[in-house]
Amino acid sequence: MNPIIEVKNFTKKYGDFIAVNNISFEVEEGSIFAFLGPNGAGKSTTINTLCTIFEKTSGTLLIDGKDITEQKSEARAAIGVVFQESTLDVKMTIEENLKMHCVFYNIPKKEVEERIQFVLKLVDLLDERKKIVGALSGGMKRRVEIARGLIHYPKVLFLDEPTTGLDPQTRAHIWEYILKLQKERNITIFLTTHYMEEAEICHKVAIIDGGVIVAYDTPYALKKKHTKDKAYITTKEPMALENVLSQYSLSYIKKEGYYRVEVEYLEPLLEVLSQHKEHITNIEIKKGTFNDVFLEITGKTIREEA
Ligand SMILES: Nc1ncnc2c1ncn2[C@@H]1O[C@H](COP(=O)(O)OP(=O)(O)OP(=O)(O)O)[C@@H](O)[C@H]1O
Repeated sequence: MNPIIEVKNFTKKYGDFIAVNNISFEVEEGSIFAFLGPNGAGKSTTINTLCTIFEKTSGTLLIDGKDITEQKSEARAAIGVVFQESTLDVKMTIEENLKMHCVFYNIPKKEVEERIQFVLKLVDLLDERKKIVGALSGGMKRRVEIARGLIHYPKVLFLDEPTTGLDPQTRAHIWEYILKLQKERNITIFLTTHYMEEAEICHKVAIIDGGVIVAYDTPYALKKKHTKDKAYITTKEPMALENVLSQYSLSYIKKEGYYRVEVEYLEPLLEVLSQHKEHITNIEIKKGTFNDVFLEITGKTIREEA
């Protein structure tokens, strides 16, 4: 696979303060990459530098092989950005907003109509093009932002918390478009999110904390490494259950009314329990979550609903 984003030994200082400290990572072309971290970790600093908005202090940052400092305009041409705060002109129609963006990107006049049709089709807004942006729902506005971010046909789309503040159904729709872009158009998606279930469906995740990358892997590998599955067992014969668990070296925590057993692999535990089911009145299994991963790695929970 081909890395489309390459960050090598990137450092960013604000005065004497080191906000990002010598980080390196790559994003594969055509993948969905999640960049996570608690507040103040260095996410915005890294993204704004990659998007050529901030100047780096040191290191090498390449987008589609273009150095973001030496070849700023080529790097810019390869990226689309959707910020958390809407930057649409609410008094104009969808179409007018898109046309204005075509002017910013010097898109030849004869290509404008074709591009507007293409991007609005991607986010299912072709029939709404004449509507005033101010009258649209939050989810529709986000779709217009995504369409606008794509109008110059970038290879990488940066999405800063694309679904924050949207209701679950609209969030699911936005994800349909994100997956469509990645699958059908091979566009690389670089996103930040504080919804852990969204991070979980990305191909790769990097977690930044205190200006350094503290984890970088697939969600599956991170969950495997950093979480345990839990079984909550209820019994009417505590002594017998404790004996069984001890016999198989399964450590447990006795709680009021139930026992909690944490295991790396569920299968051996289930095997043991099935052999001794006469001692068990109820069992509930909880798989490790990506929230557990984040907590284990950073010691913090990612902030809840905005
Ligand atoms: N212009 C600035 N001058 C000085 N310090 C800054 C500046 N911008 C950011 N910082 C500091 O750099 C660190 C990283 O900030 P950054 O905004 O990159 O974090 P973040 O991970 O995006 O956080 P959040 O999730 O809160 O947006 C923080 O300690 C922040 O206070």
